[in-house]
Amino acid sequence: MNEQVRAVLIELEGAAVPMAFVTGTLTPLAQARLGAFIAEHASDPDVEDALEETGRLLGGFDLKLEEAEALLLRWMKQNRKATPLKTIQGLIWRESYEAGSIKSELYPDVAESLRSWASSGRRLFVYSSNSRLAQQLLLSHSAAGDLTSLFEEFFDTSIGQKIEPASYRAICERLDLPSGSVLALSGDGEELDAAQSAGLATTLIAREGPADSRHAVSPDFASLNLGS
Ligand SMILES: CSCCC(=O)C(=O)COP(=O)(O)O
Ligand SMILES: [Mg+2]
Repeated sequence: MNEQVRAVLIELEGAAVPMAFVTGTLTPLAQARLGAFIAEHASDPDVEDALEETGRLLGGFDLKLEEAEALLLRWMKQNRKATPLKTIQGLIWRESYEAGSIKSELYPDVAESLRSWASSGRRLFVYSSNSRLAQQLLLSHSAAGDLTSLFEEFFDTSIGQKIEPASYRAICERLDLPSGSVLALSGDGEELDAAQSAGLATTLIAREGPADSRHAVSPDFASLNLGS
């Protein structure tokens, strides 16, 4: 492992968050609540902006609420990482986190690994397709406690998509760090290809078992050796 790792950029779903929590809890909750939520909050500025952006992404349409709902539901089924969809999902999840009706799930090694990396002086960042709000909610409502203070910044798709090298270049500029000193951890090889093209060090977190990859592979966070 690279001995110069000064920062670690983690994703959530796949590397830190089990898919089962996403497919069993988060996605069904967003699907079930979407229609009522946008009807109740259509004139809230963040929801209004997200609905306008949804119409723009479709090609500049002024969508009726039912049309927006149908489109956002379709994007959820297709697992589209569209920024306005992620914004609305985050707002829906906030209701349930704040009501105490859901708690987030992380893989068991995640919290301890993050704390140990932070205490060894590594700077920690999230880069996820989830909105910044959704990331912070997830990391503050885990059974392992509130982990948000371990992170310096939370990047979402407003900086670009995770499969685009330009997104990682923009992140490294924001961190003011040479790209080679930033280690990107993801469960998705295509995202790591983009990170590697931008010069970052990469490791595939293979939670589902041994994986054949162009990248270094680790079964979890705990087995990573970040060097001295
Ligand atoms: C908190 S995981 C929810 C899954 C999700 O909506 C997503 O966009 C994937 O997040 P990732 O961190 O893998 O980009
Ligand atoms: Mg992922």
